[in-house]
Order: sequence, then structure tokens, then C-alpha cells
Amino acid sequence: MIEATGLTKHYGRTVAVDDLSFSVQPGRVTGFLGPNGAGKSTTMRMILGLDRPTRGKVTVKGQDYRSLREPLRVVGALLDAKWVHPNRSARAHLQWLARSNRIPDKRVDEVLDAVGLTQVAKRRAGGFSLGMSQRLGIAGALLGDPEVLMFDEPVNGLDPEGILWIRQFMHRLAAEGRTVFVSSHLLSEMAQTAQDLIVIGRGKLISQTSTEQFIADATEDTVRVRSPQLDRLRELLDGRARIAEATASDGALVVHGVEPAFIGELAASNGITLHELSPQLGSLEEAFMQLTKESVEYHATE
Ligand SMILES: Nc1ncnc2c1ncn2[C@@H]1O[C@H](COP(=O)(O)OP(=O)(O)OP(=O)(O)O)[C@@H](O)[C@H]1O
Repeated sequence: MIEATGLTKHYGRTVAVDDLSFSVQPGRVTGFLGPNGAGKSTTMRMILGLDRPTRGKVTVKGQDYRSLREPLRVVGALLDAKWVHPNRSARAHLQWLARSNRIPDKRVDEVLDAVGLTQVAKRRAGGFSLGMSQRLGIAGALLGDPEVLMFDEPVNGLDPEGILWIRQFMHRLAAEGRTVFVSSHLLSEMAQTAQDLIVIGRGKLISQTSTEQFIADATEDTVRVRSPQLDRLRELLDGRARIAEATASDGALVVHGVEPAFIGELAASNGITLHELSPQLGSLEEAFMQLTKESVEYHATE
């Protein structure tokens, strides 16, 4: 569990993090979402004691990171996948990390296996692809078998296979009861990875909610419908008070103001065949951009 209260960080006149309060729960993947420069990395660095807050505080399992006696056993983090000695092998890199934290060598083989790097453990880490480097970084984060894991933009630059692997791996870690906190500037990615979302912009909290709720709010009652009996369906919909607007586009009807289930039931009870009945997820990115627009503009004019 991670808890921030009034967390604030100034760099000279730049307010990187501004009175941020949130909590990250165990057993779930929590997405930390915000446009570039929103303050995600700064917040993560403060959680890890790499930066001191100007005001406020952040604790991990109720404690300040700096007061943890064996921090690697409590929090594991991947901030920068390229943070390895290029000439060291993957195993040597992990052994060095393990030994400096009094973690037994056998744990190195366990984490190599967990991330699927056993076969290449003797190869020099400097020659690793980005996907392999990310796996090595994650192996390092897992060394102390910590309850809390943090990943800063872990899927940046990865191919679809790598993204899928990371996503599934995070779900597995959360299912084991761990607290998984992962940052991204892509809502579409987070919507598929995270169960909870903490959205920030310009260092300030914009929203803290479940991903499901965020999507429900963002895509509220916009549904695309295709049917060979579209005119009939339109007539039926037009008669309903809850219809806000109905417009035809590329042969489909875009309906606002009602839920998909309502349209499905209406169609079924009138013997209308549906070829498509889809909630509009396209508006998800729009909702995110709308939410964070001010913060992006602020940075663009800085
Ligand atoms: N060491 C520093 N010195 C001065 N300003 C900094 C420092 N670190 C971050 N900042 C500024 O603080 C703000 C937040 O940056 P931060 O890197 O935390 O954002 P971010 O959300 O992680 O962005 P990105 O997605 O681009 O990594 C930015 O305006 C950045 O320029």
C-alpha cells in the first residue's frame, strides 16, 4: 500500500507535484496516468526516497522509504530499464544487486526464471533488446520478493508481444496480493492493464477511480448500432425520451443517452436483427485529453 498526503515538489519555480493525495491498494494493478511532464516520475522518485518532497509525505506500508531497514524486500522498482552495466551478464548484474542487499544467490535464478531470461542469463546485458532489458529490470525489482512494485512507463517502445507479456505479468503480481503501481501517458494501454487509475495533470490529482468507472464515465451512453432494419430501429428510438441525439454515420447509427443493453432489448422485443451494438471506446482518449488538456497547454506555453 502506498499513501501520499499533500505531496508537493518544487524545482526552483517549477511545481512538478502539487498537493497530491492518493492511495494505491494491494492486490490490484493501479495505473498512474498523466501527459508528459505531469509529475509521474517525480512522484515515483519521492516514493523511493530518491527525491525529497518540498511539502507533504508519501509512505509505503505506513513507513517513509528512507526509514525502511531492507527496502528491496518491501518495494521493488523499475524506473529505467537501461540502468545496467553493459558488459555485465544478466546474471552478474542481478547477483551484484542481490549481494548488495543481502539477498541469497539462489533468488537470482528464481527471478531469471520468473521473467523468462534463464536461457540468456550469461549474455552481456548491454546487447539486450529493449524487451529483454525490461524483463531484466523487472527481475531486479522482484529480487527482494517485495509486496510493492513500481514500474515507470514499462511498455514504452515495446512491441505488441512485449506489451502483452508485461501486462500479463503485472496481473500475475497483483493476483499474488502485491501492490502494483505503473505509470503511463497512454490511457488506452492503461485501460487494458490497470484495475484502478490515478490520473494527474500539472502535478495535481485529476481523478482517482476504478478503470471500469473511469471508462463508464468517459464513454457514457454512446453506442454504435448497425442493423439491416435501421430505419425501424431509429423510429423506435426516436420515441424514447432518453434519446439525446441520433445521427447516421457510415451506415451506422450513433446513439447518445442510452445504454447498449437498452437498445439490445428494444431490438429483440421488436424482432430487429443487430449487426453491431458497441459502446464507443473512442471517446475514452478524448475524455482523457479533455481532462488533462489544461495541463498540456500549460506546459506547451511554458
Ligand atoms: N530534476 C529536475 N529539475 C528540474 N525540473 C524537473 C526535474 N525533474 C522534473 N522536472 C520538471 O517537473 C515536471 C514533472 O516532470 P516528471 O518527469 O515528473 O513528469 P512525468 O509525468 O514523469 O513526465 P514524462 O511522461 O515525460 O516522463 C516537468 O515540468 C519537469 O520538467
